[in-house]
Amino acid sequence: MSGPDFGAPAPGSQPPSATSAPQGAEPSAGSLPAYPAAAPSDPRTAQQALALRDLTKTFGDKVAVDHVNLDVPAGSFFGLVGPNGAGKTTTLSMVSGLLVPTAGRIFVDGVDVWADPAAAKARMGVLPEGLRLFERLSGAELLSYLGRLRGLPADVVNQRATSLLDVLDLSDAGDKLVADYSTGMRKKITLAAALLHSPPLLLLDEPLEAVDPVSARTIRTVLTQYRQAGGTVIFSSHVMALVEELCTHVAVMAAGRIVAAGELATVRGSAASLDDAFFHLVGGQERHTEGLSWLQSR
Ligand SMILES: Nc1ncnc2c1ncn2[C@@H]1O[C@H](COP(=O)(O)OP(=O)(O)OP(=O)(O)O)[C@@H](O)[C@H]1O
Repeated sequence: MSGPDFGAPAPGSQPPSATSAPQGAEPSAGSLPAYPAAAPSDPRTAQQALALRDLTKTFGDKVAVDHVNLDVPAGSFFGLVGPNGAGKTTTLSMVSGLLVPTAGRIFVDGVDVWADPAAAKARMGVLPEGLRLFERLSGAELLSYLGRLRGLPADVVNQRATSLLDVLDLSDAGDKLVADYSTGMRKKITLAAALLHSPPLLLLDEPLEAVDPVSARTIRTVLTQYRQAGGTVIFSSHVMALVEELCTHVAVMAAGRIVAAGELATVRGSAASLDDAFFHLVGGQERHTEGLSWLQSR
């Protein structure tokens, strides 16, 4: 198996540093650390792969993302977690340029996403929720098209596409139409497209959902290698064990707000696991299941 060529280290890559992310959040529960109240750092420095400032999105009366401030250190593996409907996808969609913010600013590698979208998008690879692909292209054609669209020379695209298809176990499906791909295969070909131009930042919405365990292991290795080469990975997930395994940093969202963010160990605090910390931070409650007693009546 040949490894993907991630090219030169990402511009502005730095070792992870403490994440400051001031926010008027509710106090954290129990023995967990209080949410950091540091002053916002300069969003244009090279130390921040991503900086959000007062980022807000409303849909009618619904405030999906509520004045979010967040700094993602360059070189970090950053997990974005939160209950269903917390605002993770809405946040990532605004960062990737798919959704117009109602208010606030977003800086990728110091570039204002909505002031200079082309420059910002050149710095990102995106695996969005609700994948929309060119269904009538084969996987290989899709990568070739997207690589050329990114301005890469044809021979570089071909070489990288071949490596990525091989590593992600899609070589045999390279000539198959994307329309005929399974859910997991679609996720993998989109991840390949996100990696193709070796961007300094990867934004991945639930990257391992629907991916088989062998491919999931490969993707974890690829992402770890990418980060070791200087890249920054931001991904949303509901799988706390995965976040604990991979992430250097984590942000917990609830009801459109960041309720905790920072280095993984700091956010976990004295809780036994990130899962326990998450439960307390988002005000989780055990559900009473007596009403389902009919399930045992057979
Ligand atoms: N296009 C839309 N129109 C109206 N409301 C929306 C729209 N998109 C998202 N929302 C609402 O915004 C809130 C945040 O949704 P979002 O998809 O960002 O949450 P999430 O944290 O990604 O959830 P999940 O973990 O379930 O994927 C939800 O209440 C959702 O119903």
